[in-house]
Amino acid sequence: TVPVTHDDPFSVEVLTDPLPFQAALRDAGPVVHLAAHDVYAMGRYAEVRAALVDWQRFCSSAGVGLANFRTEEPWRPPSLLLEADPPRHDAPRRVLSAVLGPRALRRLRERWFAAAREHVDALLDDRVVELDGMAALAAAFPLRVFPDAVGIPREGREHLLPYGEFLFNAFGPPNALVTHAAAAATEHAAWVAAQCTREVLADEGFGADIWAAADRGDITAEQAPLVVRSLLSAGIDTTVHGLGWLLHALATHPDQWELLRTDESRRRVAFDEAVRWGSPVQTFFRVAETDVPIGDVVVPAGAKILMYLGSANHDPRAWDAPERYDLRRDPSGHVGFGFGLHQCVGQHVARLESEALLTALLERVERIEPAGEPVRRANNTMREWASVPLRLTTS
Ligand code: HEM
Ligand SMILES: O=C(O)c1ccc(C2CC2)cc1
Repeated sequence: TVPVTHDDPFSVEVLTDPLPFQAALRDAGPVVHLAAHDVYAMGRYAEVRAALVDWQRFCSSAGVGLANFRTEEPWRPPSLLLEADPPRHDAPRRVLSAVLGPRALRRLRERWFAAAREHVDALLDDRVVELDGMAALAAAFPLRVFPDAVGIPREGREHLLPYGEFLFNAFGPPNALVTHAAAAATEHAAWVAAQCTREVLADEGFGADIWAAADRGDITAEQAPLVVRSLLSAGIDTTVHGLGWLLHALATHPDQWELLRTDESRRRVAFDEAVRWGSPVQTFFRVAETDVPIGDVVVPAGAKILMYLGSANHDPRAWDAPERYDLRRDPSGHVGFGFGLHQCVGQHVARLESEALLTALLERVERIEPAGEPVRRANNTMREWASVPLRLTTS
């Protein structure tokens, strides 16, 4: 019979410190029934990765949050990528893959490296500087470069982070994190939708490229705004909190910071190891298309399955000393960007933002240390820091 737990992974206690729950989930078995939400949860790397690549039996079109779109109205029109299965998923994915591909990133590399250098220089106006790494770096830098890369107007960009915060909460249960922000979310979502129309988007940028794909007939004109919305939904809060985990990791592991300063080859893994270690996107769901046998349990067709990405990234069956932020390990294979068909289409954009910021910091900063306790913010899906106080000593 399937092990059952009555603990709630979406309680504020677990959201704030999820590691003990994750360990108990992994130990209880390959799949565990979460009585609190009547879903089947997987916490081990092998089962999570197998579910991510098996898009036929574990489908996304019924929603990748707790809500089942077959029985409940989605709070926003479903994404044509995240909340779609083949064949509907295919063309939007092909288009966004090309728009965010190597040619686009080559163009952005020089611009983002210069922006990062300018951003860091402006902050380091003294030999020793204390700042909140989240506000001054992890959030400020993506907001400085990514909306312009999409080509949305400057006006109203303060809607972006609260929209993302709500979006990631809305993948979870309708708890206070969702109900307390639902009214404001309507306004944030309306503003985001208004930025996806052809007329407001700049002539150059990811948005214009998506509309050009519609003009070529690669996607329809009805699909284009939703594909732009995917960028504004997935492209900001995720990178903000991935960078938050990178800064927290480097400040609390001075030996790893020193390694980065002396061994340039380690820079490539720094962000991916932070995404594994912090797993900003903690959980996503699927719906079983048929009865799916997992271990000696059969998950019934129609059931929601919780894939605990953060737990899989800390599974000792897959990682040596998973609790350690270790730049000597090879983090490839981590599921922090998902895996398989829906694997993050923007991961190279996120990596480029991180490389630009990290390079600028390494050029100017000799030492990075905590300047106080970091503060967690509870979110149903995103594991995030509200603040990461840092002391930067310039070289
Ligand atoms: C640290 C930063 C990021 C993290 C941790 C992250 C994480 C993820 C994960 C876990 C998925 C898989 C979802 C699933 O399997 O249901 C995903 C998909 C996706 N991501 Fe990212 N992401 C990041 C940055 C970005 C950026 C910068 C963009 C856009 C430029 C982006 C756009 C997308 C889109 C559109 C999808 C859906 C892909 C599909 O369903 O085919 N992400 N991301
Ligand atoms: O297409 C979307 O709207 C979308 C929203 C959120 C994500 C999370 C996984 C990063 C991905 C895609």
